[in-house]
Amino acid sequence: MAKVTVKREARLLLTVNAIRALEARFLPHIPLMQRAGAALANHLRRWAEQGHRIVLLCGPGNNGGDGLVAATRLHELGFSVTVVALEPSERISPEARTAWQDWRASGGETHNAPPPLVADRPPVIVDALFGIGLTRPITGPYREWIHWALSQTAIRVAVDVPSGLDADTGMRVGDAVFEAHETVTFLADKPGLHTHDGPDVAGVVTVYPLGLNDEIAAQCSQQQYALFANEESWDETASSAPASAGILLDRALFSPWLTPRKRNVHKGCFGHAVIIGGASGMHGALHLAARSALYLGSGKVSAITLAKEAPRFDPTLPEVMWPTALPQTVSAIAIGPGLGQTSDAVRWLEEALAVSVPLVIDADGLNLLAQHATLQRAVTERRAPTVLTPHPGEAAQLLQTPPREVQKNRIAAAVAIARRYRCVVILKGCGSVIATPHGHWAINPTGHGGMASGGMGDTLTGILVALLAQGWPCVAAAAFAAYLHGRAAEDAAQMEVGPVGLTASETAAAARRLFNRWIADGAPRAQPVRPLSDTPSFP
Ligand SMILES: NC(=O)C1=CN([C@@H]2O[C@H](COP(=O)(O)OP(=O)(O)OC[C@H]3O[C@@H](n4cnc5c(N)ncnc54)[C@H](OP(=O)(O)O)[C@@H]3O)[C@@H](O)[C@H]2O)[C@@H](O)CC1
Ligand SMILES: [K+]
Repeated sequence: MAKVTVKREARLLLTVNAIRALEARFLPHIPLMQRAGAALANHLRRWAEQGHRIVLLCGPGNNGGDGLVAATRLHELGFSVTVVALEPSERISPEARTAWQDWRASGGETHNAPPPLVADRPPVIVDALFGIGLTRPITGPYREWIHWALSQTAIRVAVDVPSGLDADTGMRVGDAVFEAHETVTFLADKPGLHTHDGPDVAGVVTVYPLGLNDEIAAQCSQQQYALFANEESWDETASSAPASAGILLDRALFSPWLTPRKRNVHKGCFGHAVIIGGASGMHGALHLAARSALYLGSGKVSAITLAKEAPRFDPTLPEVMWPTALPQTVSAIAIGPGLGQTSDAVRWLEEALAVSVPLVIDADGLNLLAQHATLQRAVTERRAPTVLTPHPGEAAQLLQTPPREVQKNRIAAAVAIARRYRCVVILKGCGSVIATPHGHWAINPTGHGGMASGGMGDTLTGILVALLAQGWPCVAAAAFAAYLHGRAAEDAAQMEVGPVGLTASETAAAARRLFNRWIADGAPRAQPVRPLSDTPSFP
């Protein structure tokens, strides 16, 4: 069976509803549990071969069934396997019943509580308690087993979804959550493994499509198409709910736009990005955004500062122009970094909204938008694309809901903002969600905790407005900006710049480096021409 290893390669994210729809189509003709258990056994085998004891915690549903199928296979191969499970109820599925029968027939032993573990090597504790069928906080013995697993020195592997994690939202459900080093997931990847608490709980994710590779690949390309292709048609009535499938961002998605520059070009070919913000005491935010826009290749960058006392020239950024009014030749505008919430700020936002070029609204620009109905009307009536880049607190204001409601379902919140304001949204935070008014969405897997520092959002805004100024389509620009921003932070950390203490300025420099490297990597190379002196002489 073909194996797809993700963090970066497998890109389809299916919600529980979408997985259930697949299940209904393929069961009982395709023995999904047998395939899942076989894939899991194969995955665990390398540890068994190295002498690690395999302990499987098996739950009452089909997630437990997957664990039992794997246990049976490993046991039959002669490996030492410990199964911890309660007696199955009458209501178990036919597939799980077969898995139980096979496990018993193989002569395997079942414990009703985790046994003491004494071994030279750390055991592998496998969580096959609950998967996509989790409906409530875990209590009773299963809760105790999870706490026991967390207290052991062990390699922790979750099956399909770590128990206690919501597969759709990445929310912890209750206080018993199996924090895994890795998660082996079936059919397709799940959004909850990549946003909110998901990345911390799931660890490294490996996807086994269980032989349905073509089906999954077809759905994946449909989702990619839907995400990037509907920009032209936002006037049409949007669907009311988030799509049941999305994609996990990956560099390969952006290769159409990562092309080298021609040589016969001038600065006018790469747009003019204008950034508005930098009120008194918040000049740094504007500065960071302007610098990032320069680094990402905007032909010209202008910064409009709201601070009356600010000089009209910044010696640390001599390439940036500091006009007092919007220039005639603007290609894209970003408003918000250090903008403040004064009447002056409102006036600038009104002005920016009225210009028919791509517009990024960030930070205080979002706070103002949330407060003023006239601005909200103006944003929904814009003909040119708009990108909103809220963090969860700003998203909550835009939706007039508490921040925890946003975090409870980040995909739904991002789509709700996109629909309400008829714009593209980057909902920031762990696993940023990119959403469109049509309900299409993607999750960005890049980045790390070192990015939780002042100025990172301003850098993202600068990257994004530079891409828009250079003519990137809006959704692609938003998705790529988020992806590149996170990868830049990862790249910096690999060079021992962070993760802790990584600054927004360093992230901008790393983004420039990566952007150019990726363009160079994708560029076709001419064959070197043999020098004339080597040319054989004719007789
Ligand atoms: N879909 C596919 O194509 C494939 C699916 N496969 C596998 O099946 C898994 C889904 O199986 P599933 O539907 O049986 O759900 P699962 O997660 O085992 O739990 C449900 C059980 O737990 C119960 N329950 C729930 N919460 C509880 C709690 N807090 N505390 C206590 N009980 C709780 C709930 O009962 P109830 O809510 O009725 O009380 C029910 O009995 C999926 O993740 C994957 O591993 C693979 O085999 C191959 C392909
Ligand atoms: K699990």
